[in-house]
Amino acid sequence: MTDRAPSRRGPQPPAAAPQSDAPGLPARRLAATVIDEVLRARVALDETLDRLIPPSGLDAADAGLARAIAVTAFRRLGTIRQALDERLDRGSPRHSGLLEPILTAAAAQILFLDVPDHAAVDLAIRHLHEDPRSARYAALGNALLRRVVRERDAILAEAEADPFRDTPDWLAESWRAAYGEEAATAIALSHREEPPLDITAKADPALWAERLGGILLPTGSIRLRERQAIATLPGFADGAWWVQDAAAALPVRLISPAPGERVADLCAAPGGKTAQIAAAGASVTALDRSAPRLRRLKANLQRLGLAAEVVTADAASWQAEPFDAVLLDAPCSATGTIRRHPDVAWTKTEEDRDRLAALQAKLLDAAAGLTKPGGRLVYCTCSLEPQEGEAQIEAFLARHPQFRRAGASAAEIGGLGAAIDAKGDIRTLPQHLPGGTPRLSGWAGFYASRLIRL
Ligand SMILES: C[S@@+](CC[C@H](N)C(=O)[O-])C[C@H]1O[C@@H](n2cnc3c(N)ncnc32)[C@H](O)[C@@H]1O
Repeated sequence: MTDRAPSRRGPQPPAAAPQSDAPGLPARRLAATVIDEVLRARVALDETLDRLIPPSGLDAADAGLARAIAVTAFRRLGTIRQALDERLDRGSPRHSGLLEPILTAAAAQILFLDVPDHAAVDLAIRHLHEDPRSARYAALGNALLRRVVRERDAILAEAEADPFRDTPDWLAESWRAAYGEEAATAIALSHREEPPLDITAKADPALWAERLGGILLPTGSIRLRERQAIATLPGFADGAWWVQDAAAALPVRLISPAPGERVADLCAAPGGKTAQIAAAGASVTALDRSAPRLRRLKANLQRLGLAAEVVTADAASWQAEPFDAVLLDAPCSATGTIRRHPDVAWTKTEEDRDRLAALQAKLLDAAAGLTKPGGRLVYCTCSLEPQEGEAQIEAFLARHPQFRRAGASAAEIGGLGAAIDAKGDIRTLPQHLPGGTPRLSGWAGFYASRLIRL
């Protein structure tokens, strides 16, 4: 090698080892790549997995392992990062390629998954050797991961004693301010558990609960007892039901669409709420600005045998004859879905929340103009942040005196009065709806408010 100044991106990497064909390594390679992409590009974990798994050629078992490693890494990222950082005497090296995601994936396996320690460590070291920028850190990685194995009990005990270890500070502070210390702690702890799987039946939920061996929730959703391959369950191919978090099914209950009514669903894709409105017999216009997401909506409605007028447009500027009811399920930081999408905690920022809150205000103003006198406007977000919920509606009512709030009653949501706040809006928290075991408990954090145009 000739003498050259180090590149601006750091020292020149040594030659990487050729790719090994060790069993189990392809799943780890994919998991580390996914973790790296999600953190660097701040793209959704599910989308990244769906994009990268098919071309990887992994079989179902390896794809499942890659998914489990990546999801667990994000669910426990605070614990994993602290465990690694505290054991790196000189801090995390810069310009180290895939070092961080490879170590994160390995620590997720060692600390939280039922994987032999030697497989987690050895495959991570092979992977480090393959990556030109991290190969030089293979010995460091090896020593570090072996320490994590040895000190696992202490790491887990420390994490257990610190409910907010897997929650970024800005979110912990936001939840403390909005809900108090006890509720904020319960929110943070609920995110450590896998969420339940809920479905909405097109009709006759009691019958479908029985057929699927699920639990009929008071709100009418069905909670499945086991994790199962959805597409193989009775009723899926026939379009009898769709997957929808029980809390996400509440906003349409506030609309209570009647047969023959015209209802606009302004941020509709992928169509869970459109399907509820159509199943109630209303004539629904499903609008979204994302054409790819609307393709998913159309496919979902087709499977369910439900109809909607589908419009690709920006809801902020779309014009139409005013509707009997308008649903605005606005784009938001989605912090109410962290239990189902743990990457959200690490990819969304306060700046995102504020930018989205400004967009929500604009969309609400447009939705107001699409609601006819006497009509209902239901606004909802899957966010735990008051800026995207309670504060948004307070500001809207101040800007639009021709609207008044029509609070929800417990009877409208299966008697669950605890999910209705003092003003009559729906505010669900992830720790509501206890179900015996963590897997059968909780729902997404949602906010929904019903307004009437005078
Ligand atoms: C929370 S998701 C909607 C989920 C959907 N209502 C359901 O229940 O399946 C928000 C949606 O808003 C759409 N969106 C964001 N900005 C928009 C805009 N300016 N106009 C229309 N749709 C928009 C996004 O493409 C996304 O599909």
